[in-house]
Amino acid sequence: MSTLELVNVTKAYGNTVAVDGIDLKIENNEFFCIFGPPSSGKSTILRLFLGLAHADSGRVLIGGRDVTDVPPADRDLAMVFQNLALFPHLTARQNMEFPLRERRETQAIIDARVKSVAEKLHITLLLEKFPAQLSGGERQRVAIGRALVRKPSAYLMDEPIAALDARLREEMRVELKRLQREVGHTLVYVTHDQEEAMSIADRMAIVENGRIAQIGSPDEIYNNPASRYVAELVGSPPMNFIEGSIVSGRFRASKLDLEVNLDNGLSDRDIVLGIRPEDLSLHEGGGAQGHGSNFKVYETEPLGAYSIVDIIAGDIILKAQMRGLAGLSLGQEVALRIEPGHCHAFDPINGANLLHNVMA
Ligand SMILES: Nc1ncnc2c1ncn2[C@@H]1O[C@H](COP(=O)(O)OP(=O)(O)OP(=O)(O)O)[C@@H](O)[C@H]1O
Repeated sequence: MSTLELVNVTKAYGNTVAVDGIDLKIENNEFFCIFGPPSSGKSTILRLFLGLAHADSGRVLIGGRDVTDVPPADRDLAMVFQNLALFPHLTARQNMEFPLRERRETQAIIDARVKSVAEKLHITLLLEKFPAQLSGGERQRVAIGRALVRKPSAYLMDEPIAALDARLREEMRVELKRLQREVGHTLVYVTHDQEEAMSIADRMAIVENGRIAQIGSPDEIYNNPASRYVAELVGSPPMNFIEGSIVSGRFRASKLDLEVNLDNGLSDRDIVLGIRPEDLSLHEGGGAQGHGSNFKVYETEPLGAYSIVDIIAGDIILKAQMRGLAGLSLGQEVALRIEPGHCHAFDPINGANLLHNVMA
């Protein structure tokens, strides 16, 4: 039930700057995801909060208290790692009791906490089993339960469900979200899975080479990405990018027969146009109804409720997402329609979103 804060923190390992002057404030009781590609610095941010890494410069605050030089054991945080380490010789119940026994809680408190957390995680019937008798998913629930029995300032989780299969991961993330709401604690969650971060977070930070590329709600990040880097990382299939320039309010692609009347106030310049697959629509036959008439269907991927259709012109492939079965055949000519209001414009050099609205 605490805020967690990094104030201008830098941490390097030799020549590698893992965290580069980060300012980050995680609010009380929020479900906060730290998301980014491998080696971007996500785990180092958690380790700085935990005290397992010491900041080279800057301050670390928990609940407003400066803990930069406070040892890990005195920071009152509970941690769940990807590689769960249950004690093999203890039952699930004994594993969950462990952190409370360490804190010399009374048996009555231990019993009550384990009972309540086991019920929330639906593991009551597993409590007398040993880790070797549990499935991977069950073991992970016990590991999460062991963190939840305590009532620390905040819970920190580093890819806690990455090792589970896809179906179980989906189930677990819904449960984690529900649990966090019920328990009402600050939860910091590191993941490299954009869908997981988008579905679970109240707010998220996108990390880029040891820096924060953007902080916001999943909705803000998806609809108003600060840069091409962020736009590329969230959303599946990813956003399409088309190089070109703006001339008198019209976008003209440089390597495609494609024009869009953007009318977004940008003056004449080179840009990279960004358009999400769901904002592209395809129409049979070429011709005047679309913005570009020389596309052909290259690949279709029917996924039940929707289909992904790859279209090609020259050596440029764009992805469109359509409801249901696309009803298009390979090689067929299609016209492309782009909703100008859904277009993003990025700087070709530094990737900044030229239309980015800074949210309050
Ligand atoms: N103990 C360490 N010693 C040396 N270099 C380290 C250490 N810990 C992290 N690094 C380096 O710091 C950078 C950031 O690592 P970090 O583990 O924070 O990234 P990450 O985003 O969590 O990556 P992943 O998703 O792969 O776990 C990487 O280049 C990594 O090699």
